[in-house]
Amino acid sequence: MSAAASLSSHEPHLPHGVELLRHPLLNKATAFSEEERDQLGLRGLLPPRVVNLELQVERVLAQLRCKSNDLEKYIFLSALQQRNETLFYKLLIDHLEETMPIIYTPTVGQACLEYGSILRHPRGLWITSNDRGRIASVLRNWPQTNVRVIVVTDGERILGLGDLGAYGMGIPVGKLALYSACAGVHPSECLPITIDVGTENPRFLDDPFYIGLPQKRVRGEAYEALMDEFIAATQEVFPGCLVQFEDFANHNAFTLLEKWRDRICCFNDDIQGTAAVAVAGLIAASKETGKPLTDQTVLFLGAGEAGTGIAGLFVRALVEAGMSEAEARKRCWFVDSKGLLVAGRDTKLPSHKAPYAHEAPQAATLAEAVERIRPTALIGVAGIGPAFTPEILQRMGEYNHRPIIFALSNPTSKAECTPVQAYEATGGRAIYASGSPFAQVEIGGRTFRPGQGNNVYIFPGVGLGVLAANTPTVTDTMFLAAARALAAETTPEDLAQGCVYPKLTRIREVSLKVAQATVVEATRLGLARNDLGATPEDAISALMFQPSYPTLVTD
Ligand SMILES: O=C([O-])CC(=O)C(=O)O
Ligand SMILES: [Mg+2]
Repeated sequence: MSAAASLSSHEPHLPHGVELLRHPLLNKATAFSEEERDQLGLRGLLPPRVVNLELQVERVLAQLRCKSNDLEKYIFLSALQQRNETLFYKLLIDHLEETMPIIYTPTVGQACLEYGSILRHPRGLWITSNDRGRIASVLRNWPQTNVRVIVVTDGERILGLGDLGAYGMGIPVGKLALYSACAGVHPSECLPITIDVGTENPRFLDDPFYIGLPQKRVRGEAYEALMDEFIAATQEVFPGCLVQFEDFANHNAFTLLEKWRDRICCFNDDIQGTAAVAVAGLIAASKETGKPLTDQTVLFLGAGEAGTGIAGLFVRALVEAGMSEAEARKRCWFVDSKGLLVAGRDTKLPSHKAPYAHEAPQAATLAEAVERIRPTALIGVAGIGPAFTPEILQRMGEYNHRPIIFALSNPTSKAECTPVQAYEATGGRAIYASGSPFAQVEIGGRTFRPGQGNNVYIFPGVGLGVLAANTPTVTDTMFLAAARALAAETTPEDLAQGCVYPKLTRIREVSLKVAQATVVEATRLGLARNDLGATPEDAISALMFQPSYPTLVTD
């Protein structure tokens, strides 16, 4: 939707004067024309020179580059988002490779750690365990009435950084900025929410400056009742809105998804979004190695949301390729905190792990497990930092001509290995991807461009597709379709540089393809309540928000 369209439909009353300058969706700052300054009570409130959006982008970019560190850049961009969203999104879209690592991983991780001291102007809604019985009225305090997508966290597992309680808000805020920047969902339709039920983080509980509820987490029935009320309230206040669960700890993540996935339009990004991006990476890597997907064996480090989510979607892809489900599951192996997951190892396994406890001898360490399983792909999703040692990487290189090494934990400090480590240990043969961005690498006269295997390639596009088709639910088959669409966007040039993902600079185009695949799958399933016609791509593209200034007055 264009800014002009949103203006007429969402802003029946056009504010004047200072009120207009304080309205981030309408503010143009120095780009208000002479006529607008006259007719909208702005004369004298702005410096005289009238400039255009392009020049404003150059100016804020120069200011951004002057900041002494990334956290300062984050603070600067947050302030820009707060005062002029058109300029914020234009800057993001035109300079995504430079700005995404600031508003998203890795800097957003640092921002969350220090959220209490960097927060200048609160963004999003905090809903707490004290809000039982009044959640719908809290949602009604949000100034926009046209919300179509909510990203919600309870802050218990923020990236690989653990329990950050109310400071987790940086994640929904960042994810939703990417909905608008990468897939053109209108900013006014996006609502970031943090459910604050307390924190187990001792650093915060002892800190008088902590901004969240200073209490241990509410758990059990009280937590469930709060979340039930929350979900019901989202559908009451914003009927049919998409709810993206983000960075919940394992138990709640799986429970919430199972409870709601067939009842409302929702998905869990860490389980399903990460799964799709990783499976897309495996599909593209298979093309590059010449080894079909059905010949791949994956060893995961970490058996939580991301690991078992990826395995589940990988199994689905193998089954579609003709393999039996039991056989497909045996292509997935897990190392968790107790070593290799094998049958009989645990008295009681959570249901997400149980399908992958295969009959095999124990292995205590990742290194032993690599020797035993001899996987074609090693995927790190444990959030424990550097765990793919040079020895492990060398072994992968001995067993495979082109070993697949995905170090997907975020932020950068939690990556299982760096691209340099992967390439050096394998003589440049590794097919490497990471969750957080790494610069390109020169080794032995060759340039490698490591791919960013991050769910940003998936959730904005799937979200856009789901909103465009107005589906009542989101299915795993939509994520598999999204993964295939993403893999199809990786070009031979990308692969030649060692990159299994398309360039980030193409993200809007790629998100559109992902959205289209989502819509086609929704239509196939009879879940598309909007008919987007024979060429959904054009219809979806027409819905995408482009940051530009509407003319606010007639001359
Ligand atoms: O936020 C990211 O960069 C990817 C993600 O969902 C996570 O690590 O939890
Ligand atoms: Mg996440």
